[in-house]
Amino acid sequence: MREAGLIEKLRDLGHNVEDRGDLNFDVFKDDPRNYVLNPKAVGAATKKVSKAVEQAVRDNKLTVTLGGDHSISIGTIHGHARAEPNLCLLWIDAHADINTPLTTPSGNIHGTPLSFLVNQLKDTIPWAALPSFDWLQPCLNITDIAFVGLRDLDPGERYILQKFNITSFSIHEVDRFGIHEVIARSLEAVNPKGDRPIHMSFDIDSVDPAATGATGTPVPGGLTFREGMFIAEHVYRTGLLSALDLVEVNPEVGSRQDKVNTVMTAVEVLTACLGKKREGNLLPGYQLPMP
Ligand SMILES: NC(=[NH2+])NCCC[C@H](N)C(=O)O
Ligand SMILES: [Mn+2]
Repeated sequence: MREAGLIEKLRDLGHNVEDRGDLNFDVFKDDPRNYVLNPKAVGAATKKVSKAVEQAVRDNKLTVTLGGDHSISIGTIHGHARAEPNLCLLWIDAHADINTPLTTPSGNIHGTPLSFLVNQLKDTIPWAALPSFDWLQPCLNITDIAFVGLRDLDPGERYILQKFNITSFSIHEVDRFGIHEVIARSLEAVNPKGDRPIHMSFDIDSVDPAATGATGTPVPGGLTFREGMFIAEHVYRTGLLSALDLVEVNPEVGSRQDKVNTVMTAVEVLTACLGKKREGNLLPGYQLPMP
């Protein structure tokens, strides 16, 4: 995404962009599956992410985190919530990523991040068996989350969404109501007075694999590129976006064309979240050239 010119494009929009660079994550040799895969590595990595995002938000920055595995959102949301405890969350994804370590069929932590963060699921997490997450405090009420784009849920996830009556718009509702209605109702549910900072976690696999083949767990029948862009533009217009994750871009999978399309989609969504308009942006001070 950097190589595709993301930072220059954001600067062209008038943003004062500070690239805080990559975080370096340690690999742990002795990291056997313990309910989940790679608990030590992910626990340590997400702790670093949390600290970095907390600091960036405290420095008054709209904070963008690029990934990579969606488990990073354990850290981004935790860090954001430390600085902005009143945040609400838009989770744009094919998956709900709210498996608990005991419901995950795969063991992949990227399918579980929300279960670690949600107050109401605190007692379902085997914390004592996962000491690498001992730094983490659940920080989110389940009613503070709205899901958009869902189309691949595991049984435990379906149960959790139903039990807590979570705001969620699957791709079925997107087809039924249209994307404008869906995103407006999502915001109305989690941010009715428009006074809460928004965290948007945008998984590139929410968008159809036609445009996003370079991702680990593609699911057919996703949001169109245009629906993804509409979400981004609509959220920008609220003026409340405080932190943004753009995740699950993996240029190592798929064809060369998949890689190009996926990175392009990610960069377009990111720039739209930060003010690029498809109708065109008026440059400040623009004057018509005269003959
Ligand atoms: N962020 C993602 N791509 N998540 C995919 C999760 C897939 C599946 N539900 C699992 O828990 O393993
Ligand atoms: Mn995800």
